[in-house]
Amino acid sequence: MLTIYSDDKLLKRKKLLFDKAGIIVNFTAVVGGTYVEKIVVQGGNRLSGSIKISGAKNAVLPIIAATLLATTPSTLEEIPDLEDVRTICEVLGHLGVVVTKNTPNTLTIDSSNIISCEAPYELVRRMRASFYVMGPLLARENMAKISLPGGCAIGTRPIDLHLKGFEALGAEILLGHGFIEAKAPQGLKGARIYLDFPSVGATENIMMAASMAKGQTIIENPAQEPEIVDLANILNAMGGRIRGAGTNIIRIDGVKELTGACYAVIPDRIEAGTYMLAAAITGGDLWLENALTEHLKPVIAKLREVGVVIEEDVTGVRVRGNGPLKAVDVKTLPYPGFPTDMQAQFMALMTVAEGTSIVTETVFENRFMHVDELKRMGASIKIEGRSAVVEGVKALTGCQVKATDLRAGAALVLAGLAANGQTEIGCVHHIDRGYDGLVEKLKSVGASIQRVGR
Ligand SMILES: CC(=O)N[C@H]1[C@@H](OP(=O)(O)OP(=O)(O)OC[C@H]2O[C@@H](n3ccc(=O)[nH]c3=O)[C@H](O)[C@@H]2O)O[C@H](CO)[C@@H](O)[C@@H]1O
Ligand SMILES: C=C(OP(=O)(O)O)C(=O)O
Repeated sequence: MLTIYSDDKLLKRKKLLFDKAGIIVNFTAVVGGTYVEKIVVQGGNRLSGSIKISGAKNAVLPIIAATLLATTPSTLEEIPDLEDVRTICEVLGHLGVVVTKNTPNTLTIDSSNIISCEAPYELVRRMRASFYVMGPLLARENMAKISLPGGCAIGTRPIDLHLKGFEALGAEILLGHGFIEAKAPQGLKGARIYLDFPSVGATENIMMAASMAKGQTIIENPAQEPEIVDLANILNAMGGRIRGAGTNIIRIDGVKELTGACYAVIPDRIEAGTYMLAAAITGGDLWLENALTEHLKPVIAKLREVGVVIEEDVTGVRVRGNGPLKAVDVKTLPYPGFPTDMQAQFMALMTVAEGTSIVTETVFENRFMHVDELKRMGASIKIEGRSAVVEGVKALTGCQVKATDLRAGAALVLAGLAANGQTEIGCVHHIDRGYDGLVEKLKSVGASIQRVGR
């Protein structure tokens, strides 16, 4: 049966939850659980101007979870306006934490009074990163009960490495009725933990748990992403003792108590990378203020191979399209390799490059959902195992497509910017999870783009 919620009714439901957390949200119309909003792009405009890069989604989510460890309030700056940020705040609100939005980009989070250690299915289902509260809850309250996150469009995404880490720290793990319960009545104890794969989430969850464990924890083969370093930095600012984040071995000396800190989140390298590709695909000229080129090395290297001109600066990066785009191969890898979160967008660029490129995905087993949508726009792509063989075409043609996940959505926006005619992208709630003001930012540099259906 089709259920149509009015904006009003939804706003009321959502406001109730958010009043508890003390933050304000807006919410959009839903038809039978599917958002009816669309992003409509008229292709062909050359983009030019300046875009400011927001704080990083993948840094801010674990950082917000980390504030659960502090007995006094934390103030976080450079908070991007994202649905995922609202969701993690809602999870914290559910645990009794008071989240206050001071300015559009600043939050104060007071975790002095935790009233629950349980994250329900409704919240974890919406965003896998809700699972990040398990490490801090275990460390601070010696227990946590979190709904199993389940798979998603880009893969099965197990959490075995998180759980292996918690067990090594002395937690007992119970699975049942769709929940994971972890208990450490005697508290956590430092341990040596080797990760079979440098999982970002497992590294972060274990770091948070270990920050208040008794003794030293060593994480071998951890993820080395900039977001890991950002999390270690705030934990250290809260009184933690973490060394080696960003390298292949992290040492954590547990402390008895952590207190609130004031911290500014790093700029979003994936948002920056996406706008770099927007400049490239439209033959445009964009200045991306705030982008940290240090975090963008693999994307910059690949774009230079494609023939795009890139000028790096300490305050940002300038990206200029420079004639035809050359097809190049790309393979995703954990940092400092080419990010899987840029794979779909890069594939969109390759659909209009001269020649054939091979795009190989090694991080997730099923991150090619955008391929069929790009093909609807006239792209020539064949999937062969973990690779996509992309033969560049002269032009894409606008049509109706749907965002199957966050980065797939961004890829379709990029394709739409370059396509002949109009592209209508549905399921934009995926894009809202991770792009702060995408439509407004692109419009400000000359894109013909709008959101309809609000
Ligand atoms: C909120 C956030 O930061 N999300 C990012 C994070 O996701 P996330 O932290 O979920 O990604 P992981 O690094 O954990 O996953 C990488 C691979 O490891 C596998 N795995 C992971 C954990 C585990 O316990 N067992 C296991 O097998 C996953 O299925 C996947 O194939 O890193 C990914 C890889 O850079 C990015 O695409 C996501 O944008
Ligand atoms: C896959 C992503 O995010 P998440 O891990 O939150 O699903 C992403 O940011 O591209």
